[in-house]
Amino acid sequence: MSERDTSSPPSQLPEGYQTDTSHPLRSSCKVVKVAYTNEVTGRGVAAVTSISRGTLIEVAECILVPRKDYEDHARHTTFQHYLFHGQDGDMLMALGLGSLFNHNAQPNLDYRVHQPILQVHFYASRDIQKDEELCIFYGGKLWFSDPTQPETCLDLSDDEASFLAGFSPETST
Ligand SMILES: C[S@@+](CC[C@H](N)C(=O)[O-])C[C@H]1O[C@@H](n2cnc3c(N)ncnc32)[C@H](O)[C@@H]1O
Repeated sequence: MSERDTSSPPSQLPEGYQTDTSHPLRSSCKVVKVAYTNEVTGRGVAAVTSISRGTLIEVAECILVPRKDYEDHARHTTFQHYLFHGQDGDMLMALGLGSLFNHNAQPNLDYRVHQPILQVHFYASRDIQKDEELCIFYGGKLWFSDPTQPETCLDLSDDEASFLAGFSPETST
């Protein structure tokens, strides 16, 4: 990777964030700011158009985090909250929009982890309206308070429940 030129200021971003419509799937969704998370700049992903149930909306390329790296390092960092379960304790970090889907108890996206090809595929699990936020289900034990699901069990311990995809989704080849 070449060194970044820091002599000139970054080009100004418009309100919200820029949509990368060059990606064929990504033309159906964009990154937006959300107010309900506890992050300084909370982001989420919203539909740009209506999306039909079953549509593949994102293919996230992933970085493999081998089990040992996860246990010795990643699980003790912020990255813990951005990882998907792979096989045998391996984890995957989804690039692109894959790491920006927030949690909802009634998600409108389903996903499948394909470890051999290092991809996570995200599908619309129901018909989705334009401007709806696109969310996945992280599992029953959350490490943050979710305003849409106040009765959820908060798990702030540093254990296996405390990362994205707190349940094991169907992992396929
Ligand atoms: C995979 S990231 C999602 C993208 C994140 N909003 C961002 O801007 O980097 C997971 C983090 O988003 C926040 N988050 C996701 N869903 C949430 C929800 N329903 N309520 C509150 N915070 C949420 C939590 O801070 C969590 O650790």
